[in-house]
Amino acid sequence: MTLESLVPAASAAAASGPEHVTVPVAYDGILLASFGGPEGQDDVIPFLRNVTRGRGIPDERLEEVAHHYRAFGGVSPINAQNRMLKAALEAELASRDIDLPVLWGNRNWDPYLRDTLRGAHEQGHRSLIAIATSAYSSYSSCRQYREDFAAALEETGLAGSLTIDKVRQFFDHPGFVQPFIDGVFSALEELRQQLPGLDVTRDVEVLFTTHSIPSADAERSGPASRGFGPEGAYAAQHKAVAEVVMAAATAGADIPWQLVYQSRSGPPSQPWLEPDINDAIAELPARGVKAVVIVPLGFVSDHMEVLWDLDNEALASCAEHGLIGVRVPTPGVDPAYVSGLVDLVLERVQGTAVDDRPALTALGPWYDVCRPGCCENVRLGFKPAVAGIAP
Ligand SMILES: CC1=C(CCC(=O)O)c2cc3nc(cc4[nH]c(cc5[nH]c(cc1n2)c(C)c5CCC(=O)O)c(CCC(=O)O)c4C)C(CCC(=O)O)=C3C
Ligand SMILES: [Fe+2]
Repeated sequence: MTLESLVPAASAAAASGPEHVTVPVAYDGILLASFGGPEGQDDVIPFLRNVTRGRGIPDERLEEVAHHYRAFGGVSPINAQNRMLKAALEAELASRDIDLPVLWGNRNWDPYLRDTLRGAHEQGHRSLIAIATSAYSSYSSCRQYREDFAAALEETGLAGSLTIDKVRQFFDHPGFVQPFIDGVFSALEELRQQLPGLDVTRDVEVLFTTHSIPSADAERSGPASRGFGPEGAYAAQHKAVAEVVMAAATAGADIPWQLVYQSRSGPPSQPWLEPDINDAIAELPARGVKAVVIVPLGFVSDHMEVLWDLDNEALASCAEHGLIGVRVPTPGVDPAYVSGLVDLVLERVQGTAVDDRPALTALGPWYDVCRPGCCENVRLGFKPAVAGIAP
């Protein structure tokens, strides 16, 4: 496929544009945008200062949250994951004859978004389509990326000469969901082999886990015309995807499951989404549960939250309560996920009609252009953002 035949369009996020962009757009590069993480002990505190910028948290407090990174030699797994994802995307694009380079930039660590954008513009890029490594709607997983794109364009003086659009939140895209279906299926097989006579409808509980967020952020996740209830689009999207995974992976067996949360931070006085995964695990033995399948539904790859908060803490909670625990893999560079991300770019390059876009839940396909008020943060206040309609 060649991209030359396509008309160069103005930014798909044109101020009054529709929520789905169904005209072809001649993007000239893919921006793989991620969180970033430290790569050695000396990086840890500067990285945490970046993450918590503007919130006035003293270094002594940061050292307290640094211990996960310290235990891994100061190295987050996230950058290695993104290097692998970039290479996998490049291979997938090449195999489909799609001539779009993948440029990687992070919000909180090198390579920083601003440097990636500066380099992209110097190389002649003018119109990028971003893939953020984050599947759901919330301030941290959607709007903060869009704000940081706007800030990086402003900082580099490139606002107006480089546009950044963003693929839709992909929580219910088959490429993202399939690895979880495969993972739950395999985990149940593994438990059946490990525990002969296991009755999965009685002895097993599936815990879908995601990053907790402040309840105030959850309530304001998704578009301003919300209607998703007090936990917002964030929880609604996770629950809808969990239902799809259960239906597909269990062949109709009625296995109990719930959505739980992990990695809470912030002051105890501030309400965050609950229950915490460890509290949920502690309740299970009283109900006769023997084994737990932990599904990291909120994570696209093996972040520190997966390696520490799940593989270390949550599996230890299982052991403490006499439960067998199995953790399902994250999508990582699963071929279904990688090819799904390329499909998400192509639907924008081709201007695919909404009805032809794959979505496994009734909530999708999600918006290409964020609605006014989408995923606002009431604590941090209004900041300009790309790829959305201003209020
Ligand atoms: C929803 C969500 C995602 C998923 C979406 C996405 O992927 O973007 C995510 C990802 C990540 N969060 C990460 C790390 C951190 N998050 C922090 C703080 C926070 N995260 C929050 C939410 C989320 N975070 C929130 C509401 C806060 C409190 C700040 C506030 O009050 O607004 C802090 C500060 C220390 C602390 O507070 O614990 C750190 C170090 C890493 C890197 C991990 C690695 O190195 O592998 C990744 C991928
Ligand atoms: Fe976080």
